[in-house]
Amino acid sequence: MTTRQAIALGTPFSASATRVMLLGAGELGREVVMALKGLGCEVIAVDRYANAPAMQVADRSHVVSMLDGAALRRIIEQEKPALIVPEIEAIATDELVALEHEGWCVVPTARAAQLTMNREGIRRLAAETLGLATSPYVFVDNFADFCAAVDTVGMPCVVKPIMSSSGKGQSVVKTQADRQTSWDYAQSGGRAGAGRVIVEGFIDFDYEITLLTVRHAGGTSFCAPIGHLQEAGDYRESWQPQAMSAKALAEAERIAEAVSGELGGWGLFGMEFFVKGDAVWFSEVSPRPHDTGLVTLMSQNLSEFSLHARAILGLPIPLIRQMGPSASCVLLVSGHSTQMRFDGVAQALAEPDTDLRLFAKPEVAGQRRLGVALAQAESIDAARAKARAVIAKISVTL
Ligand SMILES: Nc1ncnc2c1ncn2[C@@H]1O[C@H](COP(=O)(O)OP(=O)(O)OP(=O)(O)O)[C@@H](O)[C@H]1O
Ligand SMILES: NCC(=O)N[C@@H]1O[C@H](COP(=O)([O-])[O-])[C@@H](O)[C@H]1O
Ligand SMILES: [Mg+2]
Repeated sequence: MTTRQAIALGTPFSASATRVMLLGAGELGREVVMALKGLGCEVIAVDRYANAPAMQVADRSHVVSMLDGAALRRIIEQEKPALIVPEIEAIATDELVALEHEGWCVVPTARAAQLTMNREGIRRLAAETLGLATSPYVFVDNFADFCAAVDTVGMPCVVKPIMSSSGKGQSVVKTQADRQTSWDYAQSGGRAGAGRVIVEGFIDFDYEITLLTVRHAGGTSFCAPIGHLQEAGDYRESWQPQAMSAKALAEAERIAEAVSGELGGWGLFGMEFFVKGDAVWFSEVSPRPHDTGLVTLMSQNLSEFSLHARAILGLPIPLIRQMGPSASCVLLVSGHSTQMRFDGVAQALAEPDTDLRLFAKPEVAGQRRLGVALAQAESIDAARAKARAVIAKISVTL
C-alpha cells in the first residue's frame, strides 16, 4: 500500500485540477462535495440514479451501477481522479482493491472500504482478529441455517443483510413466527440483492453512540460522542454531546483508535458503539461520514464533512470545537412522488438556533429520508425538542 501524502490543491478544469470522485451521491456526499468545492477541488459524483443530491452540487456526474466493477473501472480510468471516495454501502469493492494496487488512491483505503462494505469482513476483524466485545453473531446463507442460527443466538435477535445500510432489510426476530418474514425481508431489502445474512444477539444497551474519529496527517482526533435514536435500524434523531462515564468514553476511544488504525488511511470514521454502564460493545463502522453525524453541521466548528475533506486531502485538523448541546431530527416521508412540495418551512425556521437541510432527492418510492432539522439549545433535551418541532411544522405534499 502506498503511503499517503498531502494532495496539492489546483484549479478546476485545468491540468492542475484536484479531481475527487465520490462513489455514492446521497445527502452525506452532498455535504462532502460542498466541503471539497470550498477548497477548490473538481468533483465528480457517481450514483445509481440521475439527479442524486451530491450530483446537483458536483461539477459532473455519472449514473452507473457501482456494483458493476467493469463500469466503475471505466469511469475511474476516464476521469482519472486523485482520490476515490466511497459514500454508500453498495460498491464493487474488489474492483477498488484492484484499482488501488494499480496506484489509484481509495479513501481511506480500498481494504477499509472492502471490509466495511460487508458486515462479515468488519465483524470478523473486530471480534475475531482484534478480540473486541461485540454482540454474538452467526452468518447464514439459507433459511434452514437461519432458523438454526436464531436458536443458537437466542431471541430477540437482529437480522441484517451483509450489504445494507440505514436499516434496509433489517428486522428483529422476537418469536419463532417472525422468522419467515424476517428472512424474506433480509433477502429483498438489502442494497445488493439476496444473499448472506447476519443474525446478531440483541444487546440491551442503555444508549448507543457514534464516535466520529478522524485519521489525518497530524494523527487521530475524536469528536464529542453523538447519541442517537434509531427505529427499524434507521436513525431518527441524534445529539451531541452524549453524556458518558469517563471509563466508557475512554474504552470507546481505545477501540475506535484500534479499529480505525487497522483499517488505515486518512479520513473520517463513524464508529458505532452500544453502551451499558461502563461496558462498551463495538457494533460497526463507516469509513466515511455517518448519518447521525449530520448534527455536526450545527454542533461543531468543523462538521464531519469538513473534517473528512480536510483529512483526505492531507490538511491539518488542529482543533475540533464542540459548540454546545445540539440535535438533529430527520424528515422521513412515505409514499410515491417525483414532485414533492415542502410547506411550513418559514414557520419552522422562525425559531432561533434552528436550521434545515432538504436533500433534494428526485423521488420518493416507499419510505425515504428527505431532510434533516438541526437545533441548538441550553440542554440536549431542549435541543432535541427544538429539532423535532422544526420537523413537525413541515408538511410534505407528494
Ligand atoms: N445487535 C443489536 N442489538 C441491539 N440493537 C441493535 C443491534 N444491531 C443493530 N441494532 C439497532 O439497529 C440500528 C442499526 O443497526 P446497524 O447500524 O447495524 O444497521 P445499518 O443498516 O448499518 O445502519 P446505518 O447504515 O444507518 O449505520 C443500531 O444503531 C441499533 O439501534
Ligand atoms: N446510513 C447510511 C446513510 O445514511 N447513507 C446516506 O444515504 C444515502 C442513500 O439514501 P437513499 O437510500 O435515500 O438513496 C447515501 O448515499 C448516503 O448519503
Ligand atoms: Mg449503523
